[in-house]
Amino acid sequence: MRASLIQIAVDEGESVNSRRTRVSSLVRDVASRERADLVVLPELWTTGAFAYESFASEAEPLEGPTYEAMAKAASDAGVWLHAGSIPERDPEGPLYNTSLVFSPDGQLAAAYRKIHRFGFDQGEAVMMAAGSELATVRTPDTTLGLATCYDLRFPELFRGLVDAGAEMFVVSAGWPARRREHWLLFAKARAVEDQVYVLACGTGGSHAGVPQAGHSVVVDPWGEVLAEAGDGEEVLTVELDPAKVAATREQFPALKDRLLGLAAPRR
Ligand SMILES: O=C(O)CCC(=O)C(=O)O
Repeated sequence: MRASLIQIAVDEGESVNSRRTRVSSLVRDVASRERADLVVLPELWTTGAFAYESFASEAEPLEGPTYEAMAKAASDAGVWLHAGSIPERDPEGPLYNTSLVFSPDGQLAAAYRKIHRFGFDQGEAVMMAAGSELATVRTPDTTLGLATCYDLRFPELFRGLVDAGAEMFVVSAGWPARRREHWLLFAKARAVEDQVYVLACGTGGSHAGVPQAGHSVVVDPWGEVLAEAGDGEEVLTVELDPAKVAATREQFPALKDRLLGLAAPRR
């Protein structure tokens, strides 16, 4: 199975519409040139994850222009497409940071509303509502478990995905450069502790005055980094062996030793 991560640089000189058109072409080109089965895009690449003031103005209904463009790109290219996330405006009113995954015939396979919102008392944390449901996608090769950016800091979410059968975590992000080491550390930690592949696709460049971490990364279930991007716009392609997940879990069966419901310490 081949996967290509497209680390988009969100340049404020490019309009959202132009970027949508450019990224649609990129998905088609990359899928065919790299012979990819799965293409992955970053979080909120239409606006930039730190362009808070654009969230409301660029918010779209679930089946809005980005959905349409990405569904078409997936079916034109005949590829599984994790199309990153959009600022979604729910008909009831709230905004969500929603990732979209399409199957190779352009059908929506999953919509995942980011559970852990970033910003503490500002930005996304106050402007968007939190999702509450884990999301997995069964493909002919494997089961993908979905997560978005700040979610990466919360291992219990990923254990939930493992319990739901995930063998590859796809993390779509717009992580800042200032905490790049955390990003790389968490990507490796989640791969090792859950014995899965981690495909973590972030943004490059800089937007809203926030330099982006770039360094999209693919880690195998043993914790080996298979590929890592630099700071700018870049495509990473990796060959993945879905059977390696079961093989790793058999060779080193630590997941079987999980103890759930540990008692609280006695006072
Ligand atoms: O956790 C972090 O350091 C960054 C998270 C983030 O930028 C996000 O979720 O948008």
